[in-house]
Amino acid sequence: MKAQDTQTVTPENTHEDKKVLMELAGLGRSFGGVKAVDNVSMKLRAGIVTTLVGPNGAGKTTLFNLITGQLARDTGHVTWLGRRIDRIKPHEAARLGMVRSFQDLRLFEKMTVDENIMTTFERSSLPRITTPARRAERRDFIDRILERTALTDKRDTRASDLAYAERKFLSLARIIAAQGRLWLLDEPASGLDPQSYNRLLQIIRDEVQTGVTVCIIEHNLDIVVGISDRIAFLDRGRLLADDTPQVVLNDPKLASIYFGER
Ligand SMILES: Nc1ncnc2c1ncn2[C@@H]1O[C@H](COP(=O)(O)OP(=O)(O)OP(=O)(O)O)[C@@H](O)[C@H]1O
Repeated sequence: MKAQDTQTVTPENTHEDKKVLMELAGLGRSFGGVKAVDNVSMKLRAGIVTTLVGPNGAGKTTLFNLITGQLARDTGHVTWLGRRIDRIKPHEAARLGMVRSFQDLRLFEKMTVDENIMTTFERSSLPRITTPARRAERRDFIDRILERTALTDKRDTRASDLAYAERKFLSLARIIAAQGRLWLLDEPASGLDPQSYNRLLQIIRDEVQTGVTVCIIEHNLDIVVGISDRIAFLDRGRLLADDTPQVVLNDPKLASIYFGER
């Protein structure tokens, strides 16, 4: 792995001054004889972007599934703002403010772009809109999301008729609409052209500015370098590093694992 830019390690960029939003303690999950996630402990701090990297099959998606309750944990626990959240279900995780994307996007294919975004409000814990003024406010909010994701002209298009990049941005638009505190994004940039992924990075940076915490599974090292405050490196279910980009990207041992040279 080669860092394209470097940063100086200072007490500030160890991020220990930031509040811990979520802590994973000894998380584990096996499938048959395979330890997909093996005793992973780490902290996600408020307003920090952590990218989760590692070879195929390292356990990245499984870790997301353990966090949000899509999968039951064999071992370990998670705390959210200092409170333990055991046996959590996906809808409960969403209610707490964890929002996630999936590699297969999970859009409502027959619904329009607008409707796909609206379902986020119906399914979330956000307050029901009852007054015309609040309805107008929400409309403005959606218009702004459509603008940021470059979907304004597609608002009445069915999800199934969108181009690949537009589908990825619709998934992101739904995440913005959910107004969560933690974004868990599973390869949001895969298959995007440079202009699209620059837009994606800008959206993430803007959200982080407002205090959102982000954890991204990513294979594209340009994106990893462009967005990460921290990088967590998983291999065969084990967390081998959780550190600044400078430290992780310049570690020759991790590079040889990442590029399959071990
Ligand atoms: N539902 C499942 N049943 C059986 N094995 C599974 C299941 N889900 C994941 N695994 C196995 O667990 C390991 C970790 O898989 P996971 O998808 O979490 O890795 P990943 O790092 O996200 O990989 P990729 O980068 O290829 O998406 C792999 O060996 C995978 O085959």
